[in-house]
Amino acid sequence: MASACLNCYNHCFFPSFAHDKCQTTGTQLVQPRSNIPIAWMPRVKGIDRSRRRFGAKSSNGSPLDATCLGDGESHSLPLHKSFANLSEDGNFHISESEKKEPTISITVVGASGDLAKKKIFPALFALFYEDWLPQHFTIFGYARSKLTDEELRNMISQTLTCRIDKRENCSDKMDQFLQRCFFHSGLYNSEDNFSELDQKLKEKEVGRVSNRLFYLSIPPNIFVDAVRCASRCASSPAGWTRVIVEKPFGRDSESSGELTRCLKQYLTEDQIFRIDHYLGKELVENLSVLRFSNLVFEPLWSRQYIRNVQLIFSEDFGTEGRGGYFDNYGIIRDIMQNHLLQILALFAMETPVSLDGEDIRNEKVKVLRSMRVLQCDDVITGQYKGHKKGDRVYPAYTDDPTVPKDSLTATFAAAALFIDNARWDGVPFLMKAGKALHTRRAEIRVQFRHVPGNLYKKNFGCDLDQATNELVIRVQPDEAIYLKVNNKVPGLGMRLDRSNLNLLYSARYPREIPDAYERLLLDAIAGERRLFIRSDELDAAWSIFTPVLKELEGKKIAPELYPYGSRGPVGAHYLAAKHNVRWGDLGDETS
Ligand SMILES: NC(=O)C1=CN([C@@H]2O[C@H](COP(=O)(O)OP(=O)(O)OC[C@H]3O[C@@H](n4cnc5c(N)ncnc54)[C@H](OP(=O)(O)O)[C@@H]3O)[C@@H](O)[C@H]2O)C=CC1
Ligand SMILES: O=C1O[C@H](COP(=O)(O)O)[C@@H](O)[C@H](O)[C@H]1O
Repeated sequence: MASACLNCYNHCFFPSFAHDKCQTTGTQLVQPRSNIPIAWMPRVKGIDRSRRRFGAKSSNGSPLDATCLGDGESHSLPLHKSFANLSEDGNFHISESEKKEPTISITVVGASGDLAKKKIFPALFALFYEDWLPQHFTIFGYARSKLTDEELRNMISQTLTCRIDKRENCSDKMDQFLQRCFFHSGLYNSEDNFSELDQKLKEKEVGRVSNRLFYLSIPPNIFVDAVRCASRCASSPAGWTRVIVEKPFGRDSESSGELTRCLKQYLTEDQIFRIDHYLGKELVENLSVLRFSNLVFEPLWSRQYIRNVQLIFSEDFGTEGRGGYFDNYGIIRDIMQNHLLQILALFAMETPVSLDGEDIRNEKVKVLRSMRVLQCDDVITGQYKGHKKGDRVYPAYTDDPTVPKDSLTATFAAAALFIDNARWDGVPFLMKAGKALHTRRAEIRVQFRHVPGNLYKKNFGCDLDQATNELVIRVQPDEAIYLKVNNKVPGLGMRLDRSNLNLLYSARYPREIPDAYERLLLDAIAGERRLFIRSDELDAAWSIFTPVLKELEGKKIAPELYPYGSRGPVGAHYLAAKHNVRWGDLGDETS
């Protein structure tokens, strides 16, 4: 049954895959064929906190439920004392009372890959360094590559220090961390290989109640195989089992629905953590705080005062090294349908009943379901072309050897979206996303309406647009929130200019901002689902974009070419003008 379903899923992703039949059992949890049960435990809500030795919390402030139930020692005691139990043969020996302390095993599936090296292992190390991980934990890398534990450690140690390297005791901490990292080589579709992994996990878990987290950092066509094998053969026997799934979650409504259906043959929705790393970014997290904890913003947050909202993503590099993946998806699927749309939903949602993950996701899904299906004439697409600047030659998208020479895949897109509800009726939400542009940036721009009957109209000169307020939430780089206000230029005359009330994070909070993956991993460990995508959110998100994607692809609409390193195609300006909008990032000297 599993492979039939997988074939169907592959068929949706890669039409060249043959599939005979696709049997599914709906969305109910299916008992695996093997005798090993799918074990999972919902988030432990009423856990006795007085028994916690280690007060780590999820990013929502709730305690980690993978922490040990111990003797009430404080956080300041050594967290990694269990190393004392490590004997020379690498095995742990622990007493009966220590066996009652739970442990967590984190398996990075696809450990030899780019994302694992670049983001996941460094994030795990940062959490370890900052004492956010539970006391007892083990990390396994799993991939087909034949690596020893030592080779995995060498490989990940190259990128481990990206955020922490200037900090105290970094190399000691790194050694301690690496001692907790192991590798198992296996195929993604082999239940035998996952059973071997299970044995190794059990050895490290030494009889403790173990919770298990699998991070699927692998190409999407093997998600379901890996989930089947992990669920059947390496689920935790007594603790919870959770799976973090990386995007892409399908490439349209149908393939996404199929992926969800296949995953739910082996996992419950509660076990699936669909990651959108933009939700883990500091300023995206702060959106709700800004809105709901300050009186000054929320009353203005509607069509009454806001003219338009702009969600802008740009990168100053191309698809270098990822052209093979990217060509099958394009920028609308890669950035807009997920990262920018998630930000939009958080930006536009009503006040949730509480900060509980389900309450927030309920509000987000309402926004998504109120959105108009995107129309083709509200989208423009672009693709970067090569060009030469001085001695430097910048490649075209189609120069990538993994991209077909005649590819029509968009590396840039701009779109106008609308939320047909009482709060946002008629307000354009403009999105712009592109690769190989002149700068790297992600930001939210909120342009407010004109002040009615403005007494100072004549002091602004002829450009009244320049006189409106604009709130900018710069997600990256140089995190900042600034508000453009009209101000009197000091002096005897009455000249006004537009200045910024500027909250620049590096000045106000001179500390490193954790990487998004750190927050998300911590939340997955804590069972906090607020920053992960629920399946109904995903369905609603795909419903907005699927028709236009089909139309663009069906009609083979050619993207407008723009030079590598430029500001993108001019079509983006026409689209904005059609909705009476001027992109705020043009000519903003703060940006
Ligand atoms: N890289 C990034 O910046 C981002 C990646 N993602 C997503 O994260 C996931 C992992 O990305 P990334 O690390 O770049 O992926 P990789 O292409 O590096 O693949 C990860 C590992 O999967 C195995 N693998 C690769 N191709 C195949 C294949 N055709 N069949 C079986 N195994 C294969 C390889 O391990 P081995 O051969 O050792 O088994 C590889 O090391 C993907 O879903 C991607 O879309 C999401 C956001 C950003
Ligand atoms: O998901 C993705 O995100 C990255 C950009 O992430 P950032 O945190 O570096 O801004 C993007 O490069 C990639 O194409 C996309 O798949």
